[in-house]
Amino acid sequence: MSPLHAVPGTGAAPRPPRSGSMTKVRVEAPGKVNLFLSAGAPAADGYHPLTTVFQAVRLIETVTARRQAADLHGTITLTLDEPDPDVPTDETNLAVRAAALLAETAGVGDGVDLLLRKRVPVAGGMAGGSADAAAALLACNALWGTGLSLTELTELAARLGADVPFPLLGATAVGHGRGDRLTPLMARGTYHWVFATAAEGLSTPAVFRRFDELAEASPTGVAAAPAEVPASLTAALRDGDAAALAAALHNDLQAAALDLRPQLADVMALAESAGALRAIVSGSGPTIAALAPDPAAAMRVANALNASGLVAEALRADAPVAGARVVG
Ligand SMILES: C[C@@](CO)(OP(=O)(O)O)[C@H](O)COP(=O)(O)OP(=O)(O)OC[C@H]1O[C@@H](n2ccc(N)nc2=O)[C@H](O)[C@@H]1O
Ligand SMILES: Nc1ncnc2c1ncn2[C@@H]1O[C@H](COP(=O)(O)OP(=O)(O)O)[C@@H](O)[C@H]1O
Repeated sequence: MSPLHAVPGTGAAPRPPRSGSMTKVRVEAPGKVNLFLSAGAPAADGYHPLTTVFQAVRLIETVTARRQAADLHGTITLTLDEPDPDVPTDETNLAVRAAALLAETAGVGDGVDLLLRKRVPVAGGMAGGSADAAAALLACNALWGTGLSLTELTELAARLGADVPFPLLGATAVGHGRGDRLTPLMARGTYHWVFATAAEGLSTPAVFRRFDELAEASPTGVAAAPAEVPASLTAALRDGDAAALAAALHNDLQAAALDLRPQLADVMALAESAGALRAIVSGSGPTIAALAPDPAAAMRVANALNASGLVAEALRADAPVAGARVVG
């Protein structure tokens, strides 16, 4: 494991004392929607170079980290407040992996009991597991008094997954590389989203694979490098113009997600006919993200989707919201 280097003056969080005396730390972290996603041809490691614009949405994961009873000392446990067969509670849970990586990196022998409250749809292309990992990093850093800076935590986050650094930052940001190299983007106003979830998730690697297959079969193939963020999108965000943002939304993974799940096209059409400015696939899907012009329209879109029987659930959420933060 490579050593961590703090970059002076870049988001360094105040370092709590090494001998942290807190018994419990609660952290909230947001899910995301990709306002723009362009993918290039996969590199030798299988990862696709991306240009993506993330926006943090008010679907909030909560991780509570508790100091452990002495007899369990050194283990990392995870409990869900509402058990869910689709979310593992063993060492494969991304929040457990995050705590283990921090412990290993900082040389901490302490364990932790993590309690997870999920509000982001599971396997929905909204980075719920990544938000849990980001929250666990922040919570354990405070509980254990390991004192890593935000920059150091972001570096650990990128090792856990391409989507894990963003929930630490929150708001609106451009991602390059695997989507993990972030630059904040200026955004005015509040955007009113409706997220239509599916009963069954889609696997991110499977969607990227189908993206490759579709690209190979197309006459133009796939561009080696991803496209840059269009000026129309950055201008819409700068102006707080939801209609202009709707027109600029783009997701290269959408065709692959629709190919794997054709019925998502019906969900998109219904959202738009019920008053959404535009509906797109969120990230790798299968969640459909519908952008509404105002809260009343968002309510109408959510009601129409919920009444349709086409979706598991339609959730309203505004955006952008802040990144992971300690709340208690
Ligand atoms: C597609 C996106 C869009 O934001 O997220 P979701 O919509 O699934 O949440 C991300 O790129 C997903 O990020 P994340 O889910 O953290 O990906 P990782 O765990 O790092 O990688 C899972 C797998 O996705 C594929 N992958 C991921 C990122 C990337 N730039 N190129 C890829 O090809 C690879 O097959 C990789 O093995
Ligand atoms: N903390 C977690 N929350 C949800 N899923 C998790 C978590 N840790 C691991 N997983 C596994 O990762 C898969 C994708 O998780 P998730 O982050 O919800 O979706 P996506 O990658 O589409 O944004 C899940 O199907 C689940 O098996």
